[in-house]
Amino acid sequence: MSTDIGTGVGASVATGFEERLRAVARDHYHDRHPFNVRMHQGELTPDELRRWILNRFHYQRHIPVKDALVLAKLGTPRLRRMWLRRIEEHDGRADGEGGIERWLRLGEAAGLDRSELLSGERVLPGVRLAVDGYVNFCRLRSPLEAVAASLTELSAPGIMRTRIAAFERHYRWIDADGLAYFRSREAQGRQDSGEALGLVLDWARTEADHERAVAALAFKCDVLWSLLDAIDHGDRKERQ
Ligand SMILES: O=C(O)c1cc(C(=O)O)c2c(n1)C(=O)C(=O)c1cc(C(=O)O)[nH]c1-2
Repeated sequence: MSTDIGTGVGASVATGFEERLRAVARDHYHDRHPFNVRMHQGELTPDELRRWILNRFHYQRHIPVKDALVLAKLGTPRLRRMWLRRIEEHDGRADGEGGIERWLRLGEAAGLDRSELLSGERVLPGVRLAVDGYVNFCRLRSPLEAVAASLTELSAPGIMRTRIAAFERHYRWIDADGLAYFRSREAQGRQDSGEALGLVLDWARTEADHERAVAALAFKCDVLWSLLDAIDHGDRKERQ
């Protein structure tokens, strides 16, 4: 497998494969998780929403770390530039910019101190394990598997729209400016997943490649699901 963008020869056998990828990203996505269902129906308490924001920050801040590991596996300037854009979207080009900053502002809009988010002290053990699992998967596996794992983002624009509508309707105590992260992710998720899908369809030439890519995407769905399981379960200390 070359990690350059190829001629698209693989595309001739890709249709069934692409449908399989799209089916996994749709049917196993975390929009169906009970915690997200409750979020979208407006049933979360302020404490539950703050717990989600705080723990999801642990995921957000590790996305550029995993993307740097993926970038290091890519063999051409063109591919590295493509992946570098992802890191810049999260980290920004200067202090005070980028997705991580926008997530910190979401936390502040919900009444969390940025120092509390940045300390990471209250991150739940299950969330740490899920995030470690994803970062290490991308560290250790092939470029095909690492890029295929990001294809959960095929479903991300949809969940962003649902989430923005839910926040505007049910959680008005969070200032609308705090939703900037979700608004920016709708277009970014579409671009990210479009590029990643092109690479996966191009690189996966054999049945074995197809199986590995589908398994990688299923694993990533499990990561997002486990993360929400941990958040849904909550903090031992909170329940004592
Ligand atoms: O809030 C969400 O539901 C959600 C889901 C996903 C996803 O589907 O993997 C990502 C994000 N958000 C996100 O904000 C993000 O930056 C992101 C990067 C990636 C990735 O795997 O590279 N997924 C996601």
